[in-house]
Amino acid sequence: MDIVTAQEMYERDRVAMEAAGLDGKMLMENAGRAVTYDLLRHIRKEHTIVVLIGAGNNGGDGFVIARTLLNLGYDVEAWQVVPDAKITGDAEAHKRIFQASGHPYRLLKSSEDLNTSLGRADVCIDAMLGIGVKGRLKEPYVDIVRLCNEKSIVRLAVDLPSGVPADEGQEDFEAFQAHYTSIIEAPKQSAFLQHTQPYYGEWSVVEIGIPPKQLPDPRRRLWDGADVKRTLPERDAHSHKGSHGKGLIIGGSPLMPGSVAMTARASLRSGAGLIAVSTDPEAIPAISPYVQEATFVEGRDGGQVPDLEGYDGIAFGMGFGRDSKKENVVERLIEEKETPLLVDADGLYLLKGFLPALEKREAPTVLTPHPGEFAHLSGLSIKEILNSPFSHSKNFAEEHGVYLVLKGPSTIITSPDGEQRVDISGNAGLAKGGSGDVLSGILLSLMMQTEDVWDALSNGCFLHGTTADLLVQDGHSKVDLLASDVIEGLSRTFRTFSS
Ligand SMILES: NC(=O)C1=CN([C@@H]2O[C@H](COP(=O)(O)OP(=O)(O)OC[C@H]3O[C@@H](n4cnc5c(N)ncnc54)[C@H](OP(=O)(O)O)[C@@H]3O)[C@@H](O)[C@H]2O)[C@@H](O)CC1
Ligand SMILES: Nc1ncnc2c1ncn2[C@@H]1O[C@H](COP(=O)(O)OP(=O)(O)O)[C@@H](O)[C@H]1O
Ligand SMILES: [K+]
Repeated sequence: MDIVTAQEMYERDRVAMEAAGLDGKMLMENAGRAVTYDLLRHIRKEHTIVVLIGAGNNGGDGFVIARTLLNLGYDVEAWQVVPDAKITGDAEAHKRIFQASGHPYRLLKSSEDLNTSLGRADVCIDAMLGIGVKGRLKEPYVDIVRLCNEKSIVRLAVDLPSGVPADEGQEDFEAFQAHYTSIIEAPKQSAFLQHTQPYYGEWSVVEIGIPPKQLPDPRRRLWDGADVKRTLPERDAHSHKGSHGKGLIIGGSPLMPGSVAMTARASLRSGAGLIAVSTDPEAIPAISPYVQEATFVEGRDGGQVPDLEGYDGIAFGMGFGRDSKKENVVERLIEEKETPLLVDADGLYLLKGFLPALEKREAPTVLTPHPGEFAHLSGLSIKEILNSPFSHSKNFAEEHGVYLVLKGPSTIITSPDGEQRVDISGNAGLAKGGSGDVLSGILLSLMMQTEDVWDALSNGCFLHGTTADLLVQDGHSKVDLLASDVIEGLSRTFRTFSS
Protein backbone atom coordinates (compact mmCIF):
# COMPACT_ATOMS: atom_id res chain seq x y z
CA MET A 1 0.00 0.00 0.00
CA ASP A 2 1.44 3.36 -1.05
CA ILE A 3 2.02 6.18 1.45
CA VAL A 4 1.49 9.63 -0.02
CA THR A 5 2.04 13.32 0.61
CA ALA A 6 -0.83 15.78 0.07
CA GLN A 7 0.73 16.76 -3.27
CA GLU A 8 0.89 13.12 -4.38
CA MET A 9 -2.72 12.62 -3.34
CA TYR A 10 -3.88 15.58 -5.43
CA GLU A 11 -1.90 14.09 -8.31
CA ARG A 12 -3.83 10.83 -7.87
CA ASP A 13 -7.13 12.67 -7.99
CA ARG A 14 -5.93 14.41 -11.15
CA VAL A 15 -4.93 11.10 -12.79
CA ALA A 16 -8.31 9.60 -11.93
CA MET A 17 -10.06 12.57 -13.46
CA GLU A 18 -7.93 13.15 -16.55
CA ALA A 19 -6.64 9.70 -17.46
CA ALA A 20 -9.62 7.63 -16.40
CA GLY A 21 -12.44 10.11 -16.88
CA LEU A 22 -13.73 9.85 -13.33
CA ASP A 23 -14.90 13.31 -12.39
CA GLY A 24 -14.49 14.96 -9.00
CA LYS A 25 -18.15 14.48 -8.08
CA MET A 26 -17.92 10.74 -8.77
CA LEU A 27 -14.82 10.44 -6.63
CA MET A 28 -16.49 12.34 -3.84
CA GLU A 29 -19.55 10.07 -4.03
CA ASN A 30 -17.30 7.01 -3.96
CA ALA A 31 -15.23 8.43 -1.09
CA GLY A 32 -18.24 9.42 1.00
CA ARG A 33 -19.98 6.08 0.55
CA ALA A 34 -16.84 4.01 1.18
CA VAL A 35 -16.09 6.01 4.32
CA THR A 36 -19.68 5.67 5.56
CA TYR A 37 -19.65 1.88 5.33
CA ASP A 38 -16.25 1.79 6.98
CA LEU A 39 -17.40 4.04 9.84
CA LEU A 40 -20.56 2.01 10.35
CA ARG A 41 -18.39 -0.60 12.07
CA HIS A 42 -18.14 1.92 14.93
CA ILE A 43 -21.76 3.08 14.98
CA ARG A 44 -24.86 1.42 16.39
CA LYS A 45 -28.38 1.88 15.05
CA GLU A 46 -29.57 3.62 18.23
CA HIS A 47 -26.71 6.17 18.16
CA THR A 48 -27.25 9.87 17.58
CA ILE A 49 -24.68 11.18 15.11
CA VAL A 50 -23.33 14.67 14.44
CA VAL A 51 -21.57 15.19 11.09
CA LEU A 52 -19.34 18.29 10.98
CA ILE A 53 -18.93 19.70 7.48
CA GLY A 54 -16.10 22.11 6.59
CA ALA A 55 -15.32 24.40 3.67
CA GLY A 56 -13.42 22.21 1.20
CA ASN A 57 -13.79 18.80 -0.41
CA ASN A 58 -13.47 17.05 2.95
CA GLY A 59 -16.72 18.86 3.78
CA GLY A 60 -18.08 17.61 0.44
CA ASP A 61 -17.38 14.07 1.65
CA GLY A 62 -19.30 15.04 4.78
CA PHE A 63 -22.46 15.82 2.80
CA VAL A 64 -22.25 12.40 1.11
CA ILE A 65 -21.70 10.66 4.45
CA ALA A 66 -24.57 12.49 6.15
CA ARG A 67 -26.89 11.71 3.22
CA THR A 68 -25.93 8.04 3.15
CA LEU A 69 -26.47 7.66 6.90
CA LEU A 70 -29.83 9.46 6.70
CA ASN A 71 -30.85 7.27 3.74
CA LEU A 72 -30.06 4.25 5.88
CA GLY A 73 -32.31 5.56 8.64
CA TYR A 74 -29.71 6.75 11.16
CA ASP A 75 -30.38 9.68 13.48
CA VAL A 76 -28.08 12.36 12.03
CA GLU A 77 -27.59 16.08 12.51
CA ALA A 78 -25.50 17.58 9.70
CA TRP A 79 -23.71 20.76 10.73
CA GLN A 80 -22.20 23.03 8.09
CA VAL A 81 -19.63 24.93 10.13
CA VAL A 82 -18.83 27.64 7.52
CA PRO A 83 -21.06 30.13 5.68
CA ASP A 84 -22.88 28.99 2.51
CA ALA A 85 -20.59 31.03 0.26
CA LYS A 86 -17.64 28.85 1.33
CA ILE A 87 -19.21 25.67 -0.04
CA THR A 88 -18.18 25.56 -3.69
CA GLY A 89 -17.38 23.16 -6.56
CA ASP A 90 -17.93 19.44 -6.03
CA ALA A 91 -18.82 20.04 -2.38
CA GLU A 92 -21.59 22.42 -3.43
CA ALA A 93 -22.88 19.88 -5.96
CA HIS A 94 -23.13 17.28 -3.20
CA LYS A 95 -24.77 19.76 -0.89
CA ARG A 96 -27.49 20.19 -3.53
CA ILE A 97 -27.94 16.41 -3.81
CA PHE A 98 -28.18 16.29 -0.01
CA GLN A 99 -30.91 18.93 -0.02
CA ALA A 100 -32.71 17.41 -3.00
CA SER A 101 -32.87 14.16 -1.04
CA GLY A 102 -35.04 16.04 1.45
CA HIS A 103 -32.44 16.24 4.21
CA PRO A 104 -32.00 19.34 6.38
CA TYR A 105 -28.69 20.72 7.60
CA ARG A 106 -27.84 23.17 10.36
CA LEU A 107 -25.66 26.21 9.79
CA LEU A 108 -23.24 27.08 12.57
CA LYS A 109 -24.01 30.50 14.04
CA SER A 110 -22.57 30.04 17.50
CA SER A 111 -20.63 27.21 19.03
CA GLU A 112 -23.23 27.18 21.87
CA ASP A 113 -25.81 25.54 19.56
CA LEU A 114 -23.32 23.00 18.38
CA ASN A 115 -22.32 22.35 21.97
CA THR A 116 -25.90 21.38 22.83
CA SER A 117 -26.10 19.15 19.78
CA LEU A 118 -22.80 17.43 20.64
CA GLY A 119 -24.02 17.02 24.22
CA ARG A 120 -26.89 14.85 22.96
CA ALA A 121 -24.82 12.88 20.45
CA ASP A 122 -23.07 9.55 20.82
CA VAL A 123 -20.89 9.88 17.72
CA CYS A 124 -19.24 12.82 16.01
CA ILE A 125 -17.95 12.52 12.43
CA ASP A 126 -15.27 15.05 11.51
CA ALA A 127 -15.53 15.99 7.83
CA MET A 128 -14.17 19.49 8.29
CA LEU A 129 -10.64 19.54 6.90
CA GLY A 130 -8.52 16.96 5.12
CA ILE A 131 -5.31 17.20 3.13
CA GLY A 132 -5.98 20.85 2.28
CA VAL A 133 -5.24 22.14 5.79
CA LYS A 134 -2.55 24.78 5.95
CA GLY A 135 -0.86 25.90 9.16
CA ARG A 136 -2.61 26.10 12.50
CA LEU A 137 -6.39 25.85 12.60
CA LYS A 138 -8.33 29.11 12.40
CA GLU A 139 -11.81 29.81 13.73
CA PRO A 140 -14.38 28.39 13.77
CA TYR A 141 -12.41 25.13 13.64
CA VAL A 142 -10.32 25.74 16.78
CA ASP A 143 -13.40 26.14 18.95
CA ILE A 144 -15.19 23.17 17.40
CA VAL A 145 -12.21 20.86 17.72
CA ARG A 146 -11.83 21.78 21.40
CA LEU A 147 -15.52 21.16 22.03
CA CYS A 148 -15.37 17.75 20.38
CA ASN A 149 -12.18 16.71 22.13
CA GLU A 150 -13.52 17.48 25.59
CA LYS A 151 -16.79 15.58 25.08
CA SER A 152 -17.19 11.97 26.02
CA ILE A 153 -18.25 10.94 22.53
CA VAL A 154 -17.02 8.57 19.83
CA ARG A 155 -14.86 10.69 17.51
CA LEU A 156 -14.53 9.46 13.92
CA ALA A 157 -12.47 11.33 11.30
CA VAL A 158 -12.75 11.40 7.53
CA ASP A 159 -9.39 11.05 5.71
CA LEU A 160 -7.45 13.03 8.34
CA PRO A 161 -8.40 14.32 11.77
CA SER A 162 -9.02 18.03 11.11
CA GLY A 163 -5.92 20.08 11.85
CA VAL A 164 -3.40 17.27 11.44
CA PRO A 165 -1.05 18.12 8.56
CA ALA A 166 -0.92 15.45 5.86
CA ASP A 167 2.85 15.73 5.43
CA GLU A 168 5.82 15.50 7.75
CA GLY A 169 7.66 18.65 8.80
CA GLN A 170 5.01 20.50 10.76
CA GLU A 171 4.96 20.28 14.52
CA ASP A 172 2.83 23.27 15.50
CA PHE A 173 -0.83 22.28 15.19
CA GLU A 174 -4.00 21.62 17.14
CA ALA A 175 -6.34 18.89 15.93
CA PHE A 176 -9.41 16.74 16.31
CA GLN A 177 -8.50 13.76 18.47
CA ALA A 178 -10.03 10.81 16.64
CA HIS A 179 -10.69 7.38 18.04
CA TYR A 180 -10.79 6.08 14.49
CA THR A 181 -9.92 7.55 11.07
CA SER A 182 -11.19 6.27 7.76
CA ILE A 183 -8.40 7.21 5.35
CA ILE A 184 -9.29 7.84 1.71
CA GLU A 185 -7.31 5.94 -0.95
CA ALA A 186 -3.82 5.95 0.65
CA PRO A 187 -2.36 6.74 4.07
CA LYS A 188 -0.64 10.10 4.30
CA GLN A 189 2.83 10.54 5.84
CA SER A 190 1.41 11.89 9.11
CA ALA A 191 -0.22 8.52 9.88
CA PHE A 192 3.31 7.30 10.74
CA LEU A 193 4.90 10.15 12.71
CA GLN A 194 5.28 10.03 16.46
CA HIS A 195 3.66 13.46 17.01
CA THR A 196 0.78 13.16 14.52
CA GLN A 197 -0.11 9.45 14.50
CA PRO A 198 -1.85 9.53 17.93
CA TYR A 199 -4.51 11.93 16.55
CA TYR A 200 -5.66 9.29 14.06
CA GLY A 201 -6.55 6.65 16.64
CA GLU A 202 -6.97 3.34 14.87
CA TRP A 203 -7.25 3.68 11.12
CA SER A 204 -7.87 1.85 7.89
CA VAL A 205 -7.95 2.79 4.25
CA VAL A 206 -10.93 2.81 1.88
CA GLU A 207 -10.72 2.40 -1.87
CA ILE A 208 -12.56 5.01 -3.96
CA GLY A 209 -12.11 3.85 -7.54
CA ILE A 210 -8.87 5.56 -8.56
CA PRO A 211 -7.31 3.25 -11.20
CA PRO A 212 -4.13 1.81 -9.61
CA LYS A 213 -2.38 1.01 -12.88
CA GLN A 214 -2.19 4.64 -13.92
CA LEU A 215 -0.75 6.01 -10.71
CA PRO A 216 2.74 7.47 -10.29
CA ASP A 217 4.81 5.43 -7.82
CA PRO A 218 5.63 7.47 -4.69
CA ARG A 219 8.44 4.96 -3.87
CA ARG A 220 7.15 4.92 -0.32
CA ARG A 221 4.89 2.15 0.93
CA LEU A 222 3.59 0.18 3.85
CA TRP A 223 5.09 -3.32 4.15
CA ASP A 224 2.51 -5.82 5.34
CA GLY A 225 1.89 -9.51 5.96
CA ALA A 226 0.94 -10.19 2.34
CA ASP A 227 4.27 -8.70 1.22
CA VAL A 228 6.10 -10.96 3.66
CA LYS A 229 4.26 -14.08 2.46
CA ARG A 230 5.09 -13.16 -1.12
CA THR A 231 8.81 -12.51 -0.58
CA LEU A 232 10.03 -14.65 2.32
CA PRO A 233 12.32 -17.28 0.75
CA GLU A 234 11.40 -20.93 1.11
CA ARG A 235 13.93 -23.20 2.80
CA ASP A 236 15.24 -25.56 0.15
CA ALA A 237 14.71 -29.23 1.04
CA HIS A 238 18.18 -30.07 -0.32
CA SER A 239 20.01 -27.35 1.56
CA HIS A 240 22.86 -27.76 4.03
CA LYS A 241 24.00 -25.42 6.78
CA GLY A 242 26.26 -23.54 4.37
CA SER A 243 23.27 -22.68 2.18
CA HIS A 244 21.74 -20.47 4.84
CA GLY A 245 24.63 -18.23 5.59
CA LYS A 246 27.60 -18.13 7.87
CA GLY A 247 27.38 -15.02 10.00
CA LEU A 248 29.79 -13.24 12.29
CA ILE A 249 28.55 -11.11 15.17
CA ILE A 250 31.06 -8.72 16.72
CA GLY A 251 29.99 -7.22 20.01
CA GLY A 252 29.44 -7.85 23.69
CA SER A 253 31.72 -7.03 26.57
CA PRO A 254 32.09 -8.31 30.15
CA LEU A 255 29.40 -5.90 31.37
CA MET A 256 27.15 -6.38 28.32
CA PRO A 257 27.23 -10.03 27.33
CA GLY A 258 23.44 -10.35 26.86
CA SER A 259 23.24 -8.12 23.80
CA VAL A 260 25.39 -10.23 21.55
CA ALA A 261 23.93 -13.43 23.01
CA MET A 262 20.45 -12.33 21.97
CA THR A 263 21.60 -11.22 18.52
CA ALA A 264 23.21 -14.62 17.98
CA ARG A 265 20.23 -16.60 19.24
CA ALA A 266 17.74 -14.49 17.24
CA SER A 267 19.87 -15.02 14.16
CA LEU A 268 19.84 -18.78 14.56
CA ARG A 269 16.10 -18.81 15.33
CA SER A 270 15.63 -16.93 12.04
CA GLY A 271 17.32 -19.63 10.03
CA ALA A 272 21.03 -18.71 9.81
CA GLY A 273 23.16 -21.78 9.03
CA LEU A 274 26.13 -20.94 11.25
CA ILE A 275 26.82 -18.13 13.67
CA ALA A 276 30.21 -17.18 15.06
CA VAL A 277 30.61 -14.63 17.82
CA SER A 278 33.60 -12.38 18.32
CA THR A 279 33.53 -11.00 21.83
CA ASP A 280 35.65 -10.27 24.85
CA PRO A 281 36.86 -13.65 26.18
CA GLU A 282 35.57 -12.75 29.63
CA ALA A 283 32.03 -12.54 28.21
CA ILE A 284 32.05 -15.98 26.63
CA PRO A 285 30.97 -17.98 29.73
CA ALA A 286 27.88 -15.77 30.01
CA ILE A 287 26.98 -16.11 26.33
CA SER A 288 27.64 -19.73 25.45
CA PRO A 289 25.03 -21.43 27.71
CA TYR A 290 22.32 -19.24 26.15
CA VAL A 291 23.28 -20.01 22.59
CA GLN A 292 25.07 -23.32 22.44
CA GLU A 293 24.81 -23.53 18.66
CA ALA A 294 27.15 -20.56 18.22
CA THR A 295 30.92 -20.79 17.97
CA PHE A 296 33.43 -18.22 19.21
CA VAL A 297 36.32 -16.76 17.32
CA GLU A 298 39.61 -15.52 18.67
CA GLY A 299 40.90 -12.02 18.33
CA ARG A 300 39.24 -9.59 20.71
CA ASP A 301 42.11 -9.42 23.21
CA GLY A 302 43.92 -6.10 23.42
CA GLY A 303 41.93 -4.39 20.66
CA GLN A 304 42.73 -6.94 17.97
CA VAL A 305 40.44 -7.30 14.97
CA PRO A 306 39.10 -10.80 14.31
CA ASP A 307 39.63 -12.50 10.98
CA LEU A 308 36.73 -11.25 8.84
CA GLU A 309 37.09 -13.54 5.88
CA GLY A 310 34.72 -16.32 4.89
CA TYR A 311 31.45 -14.88 6.19
CA ASP A 312 28.22 -14.20 4.31
CA GLY A 313 27.29 -11.38 6.63
CA ILE A 314 28.61 -9.48 9.64
CA ALA A 315 26.68 -7.70 12.38
CA PHE A 316 28.63 -5.27 14.50
CA GLY A 317 28.18 -3.09 17.53
CA MET A 318 25.69 -4.51 20.04
CA GLY A 319 27.18 -4.25 23.54
CA PHE A 320 30.57 -3.47 22.02
CA GLY A 321 31.25 -0.29 24.02
CA ARG A 322 32.06 3.13 22.59
CA ASP A 323 35.74 3.39 23.43
CA SER A 324 37.33 5.24 20.52
CA LYS A 325 40.39 2.98 20.87
CA LYS A 326 38.25 0.32 19.22
CA GLU A 327 37.76 2.32 16.04
CA ASN A 328 40.31 0.15 14.25
CA VAL A 329 37.59 -2.53 14.09
CA VAL A 330 35.30 -0.14 12.22
CA GLU A 331 38.00 0.73 9.71
CA ARG A 332 38.72 -2.93 9.07
CA LEU A 333 35.00 -3.77 8.70
CA ILE A 334 34.52 -1.08 6.08
CA GLU A 335 37.53 -2.40 4.16
CA GLU A 336 35.96 -5.86 4.07
CA LYS A 337 33.92 -4.43 1.31
CA GLU A 338 32.45 -7.54 -0.27
CA THR A 339 30.71 -8.81 2.86
CA PRO A 340 27.27 -7.44 3.79
CA LEU A 341 27.62 -5.45 7.01
CA LEU A 342 25.00 -4.45 9.57
CA VAL A 343 25.95 -1.84 12.17
CA ASP A 344 23.86 -1.24 15.28
CA ALA A 345 24.06 0.35 18.73
CA ASP A 346 27.62 1.19 19.90
CA GLY A 347 28.87 0.40 16.40
CA LEU A 348 26.89 3.38 15.12
CA TYR A 349 28.70 5.68 17.56
CA LEU A 350 32.10 4.43 16.44
CA LEU A 351 31.06 4.62 12.79
CA LYS A 352 30.36 8.33 12.75
CA GLY A 353 33.89 9.43 11.75
CA PHE A 354 34.02 6.87 8.94
CA LEU A 355 30.79 7.67 7.11
CA PRO A 356 32.51 9.03 3.98
CA ALA A 357 34.38 5.71 3.58
CA LEU A 358 31.13 3.75 3.33
CA GLU A 359 30.60 4.61 -0.31
CA LYS A 360 33.64 2.46 -1.23
CA ARG A 361 31.90 -0.64 -0.02
CA GLU A 362 30.57 -2.99 -2.67
CA ALA A 363 28.33 -5.19 -0.52
CA PRO A 364 25.31 -3.68 1.25
CA THR A 365 25.83 -1.67 4.40
CA VAL A 366 22.87 -1.59 6.78
CA LEU A 367 22.57 0.88 9.64
CA THR A 368 19.83 0.29 12.24
CA PRO A 369 19.62 3.37 14.47
CA HIS A 370 16.84 4.47 16.78
CA PRO A 371 16.23 8.25 16.60
CA GLY A 372 18.89 8.98 19.25
CA GLU A 373 21.53 7.05 17.36
CA PHE A 374 20.46 8.61 14.08
CA ALA A 375 20.77 12.05 15.66
CA HIS A 376 24.35 11.25 16.64
CA LEU A 377 25.17 9.91 13.16
CA SER A 378 23.54 12.69 11.19
CA GLY A 379 24.19 15.71 13.40
CA LEU A 380 20.45 16.49 13.41
CA SER A 381 18.47 16.85 16.62
CA ILE A 382 16.09 14.06 17.71
CA LYS A 383 13.25 16.55 17.32
CA GLU A 384 14.19 17.30 13.72
CA ILE A 385 14.36 13.58 12.98
CA LEU A 386 10.99 12.78 14.54
CA ASN A 387 9.42 15.72 12.77
CA SER A 388 10.64 14.70 9.28
CA PRO A 389 11.84 11.10 9.42
CA PHE A 390 11.01 10.33 5.78
CA SER A 391 13.10 13.07 4.24
CA HIS A 392 16.00 12.85 6.69
CA SER A 393 16.26 9.07 6.24
CA LYS A 394 16.12 9.41 2.48
CA ASN A 395 18.79 12.11 2.36
CA PHE A 396 21.12 10.15 4.62
CA ALA A 397 20.69 6.80 2.86
CA GLU A 398 21.26 8.36 -0.56
CA GLU A 399 24.25 10.43 0.58
CA HIS A 400 26.09 7.50 2.17
CA GLY A 401 24.84 4.68 -0.06
CA VAL A 402 23.43 2.68 2.85
CA TYR A 403 20.25 0.89 3.84
CA LEU A 404 18.87 2.78 6.81
CA VAL A 405 16.47 1.16 9.26
CA LEU A 406 15.15 4.03 11.41
CA LYS A 407 13.49 2.23 14.30
CA GLY A 408 10.43 3.27 16.26
CA PRO A 409 6.71 2.54 16.58
CA SER A 410 6.71 3.04 12.80
CA THR A 411 10.02 1.81 11.42
CA ILE A 412 11.12 3.44 8.17
CA ILE A 413 13.39 1.32 6.00
CA THR A 414 15.20 3.25 3.26
CA SER A 415 17.27 1.82 0.41
CA PRO A 416 20.45 3.49 -0.91
CA ASP A 417 18.46 4.84 -3.86
CA GLY A 418 15.88 6.45 -1.62
CA GLU A 419 12.97 4.03 -1.83
CA GLN A 420 11.11 3.64 1.47
CA ARG A 421 9.07 0.98 3.21
CA VAL A 422 7.31 1.38 6.53
CA ASP A 423 6.67 -1.35 9.05
CA ILE A 424 4.03 -0.61 11.70
CA SER A 425 3.99 -3.98 13.41
CA GLY A 426 5.03 -4.23 17.05
CA ASN A 427 3.86 -2.66 20.27
CA ALA A 428 5.12 -0.87 23.36
CA GLY A 429 6.21 -4.21 24.82
CA LEU A 430 9.23 -3.80 22.54
CA ALA A 431 10.18 -0.51 24.16
CA LYS A 432 12.76 -2.32 26.32
CA GLY A 433 16.50 -2.88 26.27
CA GLY A 434 17.40 -5.79 24.05
CA SER A 435 14.67 -5.46 21.41
CA GLY A 436 17.10 -3.83 19.01
CA ASP A 437 19.66 -6.61 19.53
CA VAL A 438 17.04 -9.19 18.61
CA LEU A 439 16.07 -7.22 15.51
CA SER A 440 19.72 -7.08 14.40
CA GLY A 441 20.00 -10.84 14.70
CA ILE A 442 16.87 -11.39 12.62
CA LEU A 443 18.05 -8.94 9.97
CA LEU A 444 21.54 -10.47 9.71
CA SER A 445 20.03 -13.89 9.31
CA LEU A 446 17.48 -12.95 6.65
CA MET A 447 20.07 -10.92 4.73
CA MET A 448 22.24 -14.03 4.40
CA GLN A 449 19.38 -16.16 3.10
CA THR A 450 18.48 -14.12 0.04
CA GLU A 451 20.07 -12.00 -2.64
CA ASP A 452 17.47 -9.35 -1.94
CA VAL A 453 18.66 -7.36 1.07
CA TRP A 454 15.82 -4.89 0.61
CA ASP A 455 13.17 -7.56 1.09
CA ALA A 456 15.18 -9.20 3.88
CA LEU A 457 15.25 -5.99 5.91
CA SER A 458 11.57 -5.26 5.35
CA ASN A 459 10.59 -8.81 6.25
CA GLY A 460 12.87 -8.85 9.30
CA CYS A 461 11.31 -5.72 10.76
CA PHE A 462 7.83 -7.10 10.15
CA LEU A 463 8.58 -10.51 11.69
CA HIS A 464 10.16 -8.89 14.75
CA GLY A 465 7.19 -6.60 15.42
CA THR A 466 4.59 -9.19 14.53
CA THR A 467 6.14 -11.68 16.93
CA ALA A 468 5.72 -9.14 19.71
CA ASP A 469 2.10 -8.58 18.62
CA LEU A 470 1.30 -12.29 18.58
CA LEU A 471 2.89 -12.77 22.00
CA VAL A 472 0.86 -9.91 23.47
CA GLN A 473 -2.35 -11.28 21.95
CA ASP A 474 -1.72 -14.63 23.53
CA GLY A 475 0.01 -15.19 26.85
CA HIS A 476 2.12 -12.09 27.38
CA SER A 477 1.36 -8.46 28.16
CA LYS A 478 3.13 -5.33 26.92
CA VAL A 479 4.43 -4.95 30.47
CA ASP A 480 6.13 -8.31 30.95
CA LEU A 481 7.29 -9.00 27.38
CA LEU A 482 11.06 -9.47 27.16
CA ALA A 483 13.34 -9.31 24.15
CA SER A 484 14.26 -12.95 24.77
CA ASP A 485 10.54 -13.89 24.61
CA VAL A 486 10.49 -12.40 21.12
CA ILE A 487 13.31 -14.74 20.09
CA GLU A 488 11.39 -17.80 21.29
CA GLY A 489 8.18 -16.44 19.76
CA LEU A 490 9.75 -16.38 16.31
CA SER A 491 8.89 -20.04 15.84
CA ARG A 492 5.20 -19.27 15.63
CA THR A 493 5.67 -16.26 13.38
CA PHE A 494 7.78 -18.22 10.92
CA ARG A 495 5.19 -21.00 10.92
CA THR A 496 2.54 -18.42 10.05
CA PHE A 497 4.42 -16.50 7.39
CA SER A 498 6.66 -18.94 5.58
CA SER A 499 4.99 -20.90 2.86
N1 LIG B 1 -11.45 15.14 -6.08
C1 LIG B 1 -10.86 15.29 -4.92
O1 LIG B 1 -9.96 16.10 -4.79
C2 LIG B 1 -11.30 14.48 -3.79
C3 LIG B 1 -11.04 14.89 -2.49
N2 LIG B 1 -11.52 14.25 -1.45
C4 LIG B 1 -11.54 14.88 -0.14
O2 LIG B 1 -11.12 16.19 -0.22
C5 LIG B 1 -10.15 16.52 0.73
C6 LIG B 1 -9.24 17.58 0.23
O3 LIG B 1 -10.04 18.63 -0.15
P1 LIG B 1 -9.50 20.14 -0.27
O4 LIG B 1 -8.34 20.17 -1.15
O5 LIG B 1 -10.67 20.97 -0.65
O6 LIG B 1 -9.00 20.44 1.18
P2 LIG B 1 -9.77 20.41 2.60
O7 LIG B 1 -8.89 19.64 3.51
O8 LIG B 1 -11.16 20.01 2.49
O9 LIG B 1 -9.68 21.90 3.13
C7 LIG B 1 -9.69 23.02 2.30
C8 LIG B 1 -10.35 24.16 3.06
O10 LIG B 1 -9.73 24.30 4.30
C9 LIG B 1 -9.48 25.67 4.56
N3 LIG B 1 -8.30 25.72 5.41
C10 LIG B 1 -7.04 25.33 5.15
N4 LIG B 1 -6.24 25.45 6.20
C11 LIG B 1 -7.02 25.97 7.19
C12 LIG B 1 -6.76 26.33 8.53
N5 LIG B 1 -5.52 26.21 9.08
N6 LIG B 1 -7.77 26.81 9.29
C13 LIG B 1 -9.00 26.94 8.74
N7 LIG B 1 -9.29 26.61 7.46
C14 LIG B 1 -8.32 26.12 6.70
C15 LIG B 1 -9.27 26.26 3.21
O11 LIG B 1 -9.57 27.61 3.31
P3 LIG B 1 -8.78 28.72 2.43
O12 LIG B 1 -7.32 28.51 2.75
O13 LIG B 1 -9.10 28.38 1.03
O14 LIG B 1 -9.37 29.97 2.93
C16 LIG B 1 -10.26 25.47 2.36
O15 LIG B 1 -11.52 26.06 2.42
C17 LIG B 1 -9.48 15.22 1.02
O16 LIG B 1 -8.87 15.19 2.28
C18 LIG B 1 -10.64 14.25 0.90
O17 LIG B 1 -11.36 14.23 2.12
C19 LIG B 1 -12.35 13.08 -1.66
O18 LIG B 1 -13.66 13.52 -1.76
C20 LIG B 1 -11.99 12.34 -2.91
C21 LIG B 1 -12.03 13.23 -4.07
N1 LIG C 1 6.18 1.43 21.00
C1 LIG C 1 6.70 0.61 20.08
N2 LIG C 1 5.91 0.05 19.14
C2 LIG C 1 6.44 -0.77 18.21
N3 LIG C 1 7.76 -1.11 18.14
C3 LIG C 1 8.58 -0.59 19.04
C4 LIG C 1 8.11 0.30 20.05
N4 LIG C 1 9.18 0.66 20.80
C5 LIG C 1 10.24 0.03 20.30
N5 LIG C 1 9.90 -0.72 19.23
C6 LIG C 1 10.81 -1.55 18.41
O1 LIG C 1 11.75 -2.18 19.28
C7 LIG C 1 13.07 -2.08 18.79
C8 LIG C 1 13.90 -1.23 19.76
O2 LIG C 1 15.20 -1.08 19.29
P1 LIG C 1 16.27 -0.23 20.09
O3 LIG C 1 15.73 1.11 20.40
O4 LIG C 1 17.54 -0.33 19.36
O5 LIG C 1 16.35 -1.07 21.43
P2 LIG C 1 17.58 -1.53 22.31
O6 LIG C 1 18.78 -0.78 21.86
O7 LIG C 1 17.16 -1.16 23.67
O8 LIG C 1 17.69 -2.98 22.09
C9 LIG C 1 12.94 -1.50 17.39
O9 LIG C 1 12.80 -2.53 16.46
C10 LIG C 1 11.64 -0.70 17.47
O10 LIG C 1 11.03 -0.56 16.22
K1 LIG D 1 -11.41 15.45 8.60
